[in-house]
Amino acid sequence: MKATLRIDAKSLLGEGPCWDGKSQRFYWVDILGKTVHCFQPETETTEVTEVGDLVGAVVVREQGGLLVATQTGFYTLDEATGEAELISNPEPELADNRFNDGKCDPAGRFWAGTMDIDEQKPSGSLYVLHPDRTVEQKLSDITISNGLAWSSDRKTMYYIDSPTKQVVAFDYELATGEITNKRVVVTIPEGEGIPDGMTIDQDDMLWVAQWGGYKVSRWNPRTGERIGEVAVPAKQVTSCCFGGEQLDELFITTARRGLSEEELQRFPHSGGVFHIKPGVKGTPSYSFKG
Ligand SMILES: O=C(O)[C@H](O)[C@@H](O)[C@H](O)[C@H](O)CO
Ligand SMILES: [Zn+2]
Repeated sequence: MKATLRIDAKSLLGEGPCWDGKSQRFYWVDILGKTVHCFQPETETTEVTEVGDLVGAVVVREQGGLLVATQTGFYTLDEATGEAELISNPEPELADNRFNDGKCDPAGRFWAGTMDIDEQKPSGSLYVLHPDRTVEQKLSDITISNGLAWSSDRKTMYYIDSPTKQVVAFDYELATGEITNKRVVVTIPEGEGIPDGMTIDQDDMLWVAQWGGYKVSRWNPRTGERIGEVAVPAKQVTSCCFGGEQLDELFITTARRGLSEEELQRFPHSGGVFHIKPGVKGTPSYSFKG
């Protein structure tokens, strides 16, 4: 299977894809470009909102508007005006950290993790922002906080700290957001880059983007086996999510960062959004209930 170019965005560090089923729009961020992007398939147009801060993730709020996680905390964002309002900054003392990937869980909480901007120290944490706007630190000693996904029975949460090259699972409690009983379910083989963002399909299989690996792979978290691959004509594959009216289209974000002149020439659409109809349906992106 091969993905094709959908949006020639040339993002420096495209990330945090999210499909809004209500408006049938596709959102993603360019972390280093400090922008939030909204693509409308109907009109083939993209609206860009300047955030003015390194922005790791964007999700839609149930009541309207957006929620972003940036270098300086959680903010609501008004797409029309670009106005951002601080909700909370859980790491005011960690100036070298920024928020990276984030996503809402099926209960409408927002999970997002931080990382050292230079990717050296395990100074990151995974946080959850509850709809009542309280923040909880869930994990610490994280190096590059990345992919998140929840199983269809809402009893398991999957998570990636990229340099570990592993996807781990936790028992997850829908009512409280409690996570316990960490175990490794997938290991990315040597020479295939590192796992970055991920999503989960209707069969509870994980789709994991491989940074430096030119692909997204489909994994069975119960056996640890790879059961499919989507080749992407870009080296730095950052994340993916399902979208489209039927949730049968996989959107894949990529980056231009860290590529040589020669690699950019060979893969000129690096930083674009790619897509494929992989023949399996996905799960919806959840919105924030606060
Ligand atoms: O895509 C992301 O999640 C990060 O923002 C990136 O910075 C990469 O993961 C990292 O650079 C890999 O080394
Ligand atoms: Zn990522």
